[in-house]
Amino acid sequence: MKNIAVVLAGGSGRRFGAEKPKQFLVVAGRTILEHTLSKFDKHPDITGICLVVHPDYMSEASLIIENAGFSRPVTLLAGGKERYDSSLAAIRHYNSVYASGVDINLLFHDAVRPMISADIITNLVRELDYCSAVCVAVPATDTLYCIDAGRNIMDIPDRARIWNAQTPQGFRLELITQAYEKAISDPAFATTDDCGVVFRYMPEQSIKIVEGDPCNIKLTYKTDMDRLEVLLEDM
Ligand SMILES: Nc1ccn([C@@H]2O[C@H](COP(=O)(O)OP(=O)(O)OP(=O)(O)O)[C@@H](O)[C@H]2O)c(=O)n1
Ligand SMILES: C[C@](O)(CO)[C@H](O)COP(=O)(O)O
Repeated sequence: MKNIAVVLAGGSGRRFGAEKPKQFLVVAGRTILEHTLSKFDKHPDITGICLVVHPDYMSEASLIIENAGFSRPVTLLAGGKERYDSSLAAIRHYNSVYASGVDINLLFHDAVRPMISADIITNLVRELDYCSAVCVAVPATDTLYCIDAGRNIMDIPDRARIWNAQTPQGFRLELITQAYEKAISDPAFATTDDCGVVFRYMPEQSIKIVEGDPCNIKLTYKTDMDRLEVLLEDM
């Protein structure tokens, strides 16, 4: 079984608001992107890495890969407008490279989650031996409100059943391809993660959860950088 880590780095970091996309900022001597890539490069279960970046950042990413001296091959692809367009670029690439029926898992991961641990990757890959769709998530710690357009509370779901999605999210190539094929033919398609595509468009498919880690944070706003610096120092 091949396990390809698809590191999604095609975003522009609008909410973060730095001079360049947040994955290219340097922390503890290395770009965030390099920190993330190295976690997958070092993992024994990972057979290859696919890095998806914004078309304007292909040469910067190329240079990072060259200088990092990773031991795994890194395939560099241009991403698209939305996160799911970047996922699709990887899905299309692997369908063009491998004949159908080849056993291959794609593990989609946000480039801006550099604190991903080896244990989580191991647990996710292990689950993929039994299940075709696996997501990393952590139990919610805040109470959650469902609201309407006027910010009135419409529902307070039972927190015991609510988990926050993280990445990586892993799928058999064949499954995620089928799910995205259905999704892109739906004019109302929108999603904030890859699991959501399987959940909505392959409703018969079970999706297993592997417990993540609250430290596996996503760098979204500038204030997340302070926490990340502390976490990286402690490593
Ligand atoms: N078109 C896109 C958009 C996002 N991503 C990646 O998906 C991950 C999660 O996205 P997010 O945190 O939303 O990053 P940005 O899109 O860069 O941030 P923002 O939404 O604030 O612009 C990031 O690693 C980002 O680079 C991507 O590969 N392609
Ligand atoms: C995929 C994700 O990280 C799971 O929590 C999240 O949905 C990405 O959202 P973003 O708005 O693209 O950061």
